[in-house]
Amino acid sequence: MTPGIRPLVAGNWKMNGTSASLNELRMIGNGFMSGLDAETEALVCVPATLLSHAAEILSRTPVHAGGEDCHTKESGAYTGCISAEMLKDAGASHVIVGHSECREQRGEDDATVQAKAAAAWRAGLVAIICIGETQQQREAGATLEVLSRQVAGSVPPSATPSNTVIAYEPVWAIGTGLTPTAADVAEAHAHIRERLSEKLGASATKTRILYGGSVKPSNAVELLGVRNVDGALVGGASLKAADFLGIAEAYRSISG
Ligand SMILES: O=C[C@H](O)COP(=O)(O)O
Repeated sequence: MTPGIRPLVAGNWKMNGTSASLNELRMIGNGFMSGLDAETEALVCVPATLLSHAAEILSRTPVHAGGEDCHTKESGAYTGCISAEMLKDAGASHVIVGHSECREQRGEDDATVQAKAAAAWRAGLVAIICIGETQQQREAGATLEVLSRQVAGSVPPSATPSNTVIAYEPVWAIGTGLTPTAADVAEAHAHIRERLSEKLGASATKTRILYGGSVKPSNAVELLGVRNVDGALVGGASLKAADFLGIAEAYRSISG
């Protein structure tokens, strides 16, 4: 946690979910209606096919709906792509950009990620910019260097705490059940905060830095209690309301 920053617990459904899954979303929304929102802000990023339904369901709750990726352009001949403006129109408040799955599977580089963050702002969305090292980079001792490079290349210089969230996701921890130690998370987040300070100045002290990678109710207290960890980006565990709410509950015990 960082004093003065309200944590954000964000889900990322990835390529999962049909209309039958919306009941889980209803339960997530209802869970936050019963007081969880006092401790945390919440967001669920869903496939574009579900976004307008999700936004409608969540509109009666404190939970936001978000997109999982966007194109850099507003419109045009980009078959199969979705612009930030389209996500906004469908009810999104946030969009994830630069997720490692997009970086790896679609060859996205830092410049593209930065352009996507700017596209998100253009549409009035908050950009959640993902960074993180691969297993190979970690084993080579290059973790901090990779994070420096990604902050330098992926984060627009005009980022502010209200238009940008950073998500640190070690690639090797995503969907594997593996997590870094609390000390490793602390080192990475402190490093990201320093690099953001160099780039953004004093506002970096208020910018949320989320941790993502195999967050579950059973490890949330340990991971989210680390200094400079201002919330979580949750993949698999966000598909089940009980797990997602269990992660958000962690903040009650951390702050209490
Ligand atoms: O965006 C979410 C992350 O990729 C984490 O996924 P995970 O919680 O399934 O490891």
